[in-house]
Amino acid sequence: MRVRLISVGSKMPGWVDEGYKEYSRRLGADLKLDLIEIPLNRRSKGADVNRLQEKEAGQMLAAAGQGDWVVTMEIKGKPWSTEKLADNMGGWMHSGRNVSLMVGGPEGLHSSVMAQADLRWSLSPLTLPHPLVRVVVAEQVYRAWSILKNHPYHK
Ligand SMILES: C[S@@+](CC[C@H](N)C(=O)[O-])C[C@H]1O[C@@H](n2cnc3c(N)ncnc32)[C@H](O)[C@@H]1O
Repeated sequence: MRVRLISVGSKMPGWVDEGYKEYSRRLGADLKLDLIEIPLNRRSKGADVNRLQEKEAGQMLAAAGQGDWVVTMEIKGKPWSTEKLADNMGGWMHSGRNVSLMVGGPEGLHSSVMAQADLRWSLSPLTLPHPLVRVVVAEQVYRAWSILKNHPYHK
């Protein structure tokens, strides 16, 4: 199965890139986690932020695979345990469909992306910075995969 992590923002600090790579590279051949970065347009003074967000949202939706499960990362989404994530992941694998996980930029996800959500996943009630979200998601995807594989990483 392929999981696309479609995330607004690029040119991350080294610790973000390293953290993401650390977990994504541990996954086995049956689960490929691909990061797709959507460049954040500059929010200069007087910019029409809604229009910029709309443009980024269009790029996010275009990056999702046809027929993918669309999972939006939302503070007000459903708070899944890692076991619940593993359960969902097992279901997605059985369905034969790939997954697109959507992470918004500084203002959050545009309504056009939220409208496409099959599921909404909350990591916590805290507002996390979007660079950190991709690292936590990669670690949780790896942890959930290790549950499905009976790998000792998840204790
Ligand atoms: C800095 S946050 C955006 C904050 C924005 N004010 C909002 O309410 O969504 C950037 C993105 O990170 C993701 N994110 C941040 N905290 C999260 C959390 N606790 N659970 C899930 N996703 C989160 C969401 O996709 C969000 O659009």
